[in-house]
This record gives sequence, C-alpha cells and structure tokens, in this order.
Amino acid sequence: MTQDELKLAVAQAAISYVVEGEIVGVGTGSTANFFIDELAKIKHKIKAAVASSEATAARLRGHGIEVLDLNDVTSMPVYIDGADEITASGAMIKGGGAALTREKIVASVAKQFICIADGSKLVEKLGGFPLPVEVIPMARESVIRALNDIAGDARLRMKDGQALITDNGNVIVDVHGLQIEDPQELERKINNIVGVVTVGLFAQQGANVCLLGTPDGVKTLTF
Ligand SMILES: O=C[C@H](O)[C@H](O)[C@H](O)COP(=O)(O)O
Repeated sequence: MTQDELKLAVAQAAISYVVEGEIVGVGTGSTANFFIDELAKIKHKIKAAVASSEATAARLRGHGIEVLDLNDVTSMPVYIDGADEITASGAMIKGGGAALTREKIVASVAKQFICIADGSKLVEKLGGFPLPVEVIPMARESVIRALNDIAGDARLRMKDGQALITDNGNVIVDVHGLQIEDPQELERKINNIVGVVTVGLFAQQGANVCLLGTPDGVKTLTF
C-alpha cells in the first residue's frame, strides 16, 4: 500500500468519529486533506466546521462546507488532524505544515483529538522530526539562542529563499536532532521562552485516539 492509500484509509475511518448535527474541528496537511474530501461526502450531516489554517478553510469552502470562526463556537465534540510524529502514549509533534498554533487552539476547544496518521508516524521517542516552534518575528534571534541553550540546533524555516511566514504573521524555528525524553517538560520549557507563540509538542494535551494506517488495516490506539 502506498502512503497515500494509508492516509486515505485513516481519513475514511475518521468519519465514524464525526458527530451528526455538530461542529467538527479540522486539521491541516496532506492527511487532513484526505479527511476533508471524505467529510464533503457527508457534509449534509454536520452543522459546520472550524478550520486550523487558511488552506484548510479554503478546501472546506471549496466543498461547500461552512467554516465558522472559533469565537462563535461553544461546543465541538471532535478535532481531527494528522501528526508528524506520535508516541504510543499519544504525545505528538505537529507543525510540519506551519499550522501548529491554530491547530493547538482549535484542539483545545474540542472534547476529543482524533489523530489520523500513516504507520510511519508512530515513534518510540519524539524528535526525529524537527520540532517546529512559532515565534514572534522580532524575537527570532533571541528565541533561536534560547532554543539552542535548551535543546540545540534551532534553525529558521525558509521558503523560496525567505523566512516562511505563518497564517498568523509569525516565523517558524525548527529544532533539529532531538531525542525527547520528557515531552511534557520540554513543552513547558519552550512555552516559557519569551517570544514563543506555540511549540509543536502536543504532550500536555495529546491525542485521545490515533487511527494508524498500516498494511494490515487501520489500527485504533486509545490514550
Ligand atoms: O502544520 C501541520 C500539521 O501539524 C500537520 O498535521 C502535520 O504536519 C502532518 O501533516 P501530514 O498529514 O501532511 O503528514
């Protein structure tokens, strides 16, 4: 099975977690895109969606799904999104697509985080994937120095020869070469650096369920 087939399989499996007549939180990335396309097939059954990025909002609207401002939402049973890495206890690295801040915000309002990922994302220890950190632009260099002190090898994310700018107008610093022993502790430490908006560690609030795509079928991990 190709990676795309595994992503499609978990996206299809995630549809059973969508609650009829309710609002669904929708993540960002290639796996989330498969989910959006599946959600479109049952769009008459949901009230609306909340998007974790401009790209996701555009894809949802392209399918004729109403996208609500999070400020107008008081209840959201599920948030469904991919991950760059996930552990057997549900801690994740996210933000490979630079959407980590809105993802964490939308996820924090939802009752349940349903992670959809192909089997390659399951790791013993987080950190093989560079850890994204969203940073206020004027604090870029001071945050890079602080991250180098805490963890090491922090690099500004570039796109087309320029610093990548997020949907929130900030930059992303990726911390390379980590082997994260205590994800919750590192999340707290990085959150405490002045100028950091969000760290892409989802450990204090990890996933509740992970639908993992494997050649033997979709495995459901619950945390
Ligand atoms: O910012 C992007 C998100 O955290 C994505 O959910 C994550 O990067 C996984 O993306 P993909 O499904 O494309 O591997």
